[in-house]
Amino acid sequence: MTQKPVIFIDGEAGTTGLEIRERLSALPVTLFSIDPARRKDPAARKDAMAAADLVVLCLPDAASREAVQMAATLGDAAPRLLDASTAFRTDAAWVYGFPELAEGQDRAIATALRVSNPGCYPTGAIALLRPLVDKGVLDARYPICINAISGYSGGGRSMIEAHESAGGPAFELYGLSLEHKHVPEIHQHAGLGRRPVFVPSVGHFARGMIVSIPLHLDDLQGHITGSDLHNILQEHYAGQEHVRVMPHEPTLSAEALAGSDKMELRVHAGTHCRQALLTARLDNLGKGASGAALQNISLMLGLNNA
Ligand SMILES: NC(=O)C1=CN([C@@H]2O[C@H](COP(=O)(O)OP(=O)(O)OC[C@H]3O[C@@H](n4cnc5c(N)ncnc54)[C@H](OP(=O)(O)O)[C@@H]3O)[C@@H](O)[C@H]2O)C=CC1
Ligand SMILES: CC(=O)N[C@@H](CCC(=O)OP(=O)(O)O)C(=O)O
Repeated sequence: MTQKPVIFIDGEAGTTGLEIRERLSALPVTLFSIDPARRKDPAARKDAMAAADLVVLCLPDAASREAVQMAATLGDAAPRLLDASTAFRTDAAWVYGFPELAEGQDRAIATALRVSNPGCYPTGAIALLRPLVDKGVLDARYPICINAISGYSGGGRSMIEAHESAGGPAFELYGLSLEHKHVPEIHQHAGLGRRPVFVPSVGHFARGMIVSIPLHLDDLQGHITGSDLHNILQEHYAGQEHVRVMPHEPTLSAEALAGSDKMELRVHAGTHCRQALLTARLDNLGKGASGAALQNISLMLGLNNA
């Protein structure tokens, strides 16, 4: 009998860690946990890392950087790493954990030592933009503006507590310095040649997300229509289990995919105007975090081939 791979989730009690832990119960893996009282104890965490084949980091950025240094001190016994934080998503030494990004990305993830799990907002934005840039219809220098709304679970434990105890604002724009931590990640992995404007917002609902990107069709390459954009996305994501290209709908609720690991992409185009709106709908904690983590864990450990 072959042994099951061992996984340690550093930050297992947090929002993302708990979700990943729950989903792991369906996989043929052994979960290595440490006594909750010692969950921030460096010695206990290092022992857990040494016992694991794969460590999933579900920590704030600074703690994630420390954890990566800690794993490196194990030398040949260092485990493979999947990081859920923002810390390494634009680092060339890490493989970006978006299997549907481009041809061969799933194979790169499968063999990587270090994989960064994509951000929730970047998952939607990159999924919409990258195939259009790669196909040459969207010039990399196009002035992209991205609007997005997230459920409050996107802000982790502190935002969840704020919304669930005091009742947070119904709707709030934030990141208004225009320097949100996800901008470099979107810029790089969408293949853009110009920094996008990104305006996130949060609503008084637990989970769910819509990312939307308006386009002027006359400023794309060639006489492109909304259905051309739809067809490019459909062709790119054909056969993918987690990403679906859907027909236009007149209204979209951000919560419709709460609890799911799927993402829906749409192209909404005016009948009488040369304008389009690209939308991605997902669960910020599903395809935007733990659903993607599960895809990456399965690829890294070859669980799909078992
Ligand atoms: N929520 C979301 O939608 C998404 C979050 N992420 C990313 O996942 C990571 C975790 O976020 P999230 O789960 O939301 O955050 P939470 O605040 O819910 O959880 C973070 C966990 O890490 C623990 N922790 C903090 N510092 C240390 C340390 N030095 N050693 C061990 N454990 C520590 C915290 O413990 P304590 O609470 O006691 O401090 C907590 O249990 C972040 O980097 C975030 O960017 C990624 C995608 C989406
Ligand atoms: C509503 C809210 O606050 N959302 C978080 C994004 C969620 C998160 O932490 O993002 P990643 O881990 O995916 O990078 C934020 O804007 O910072």
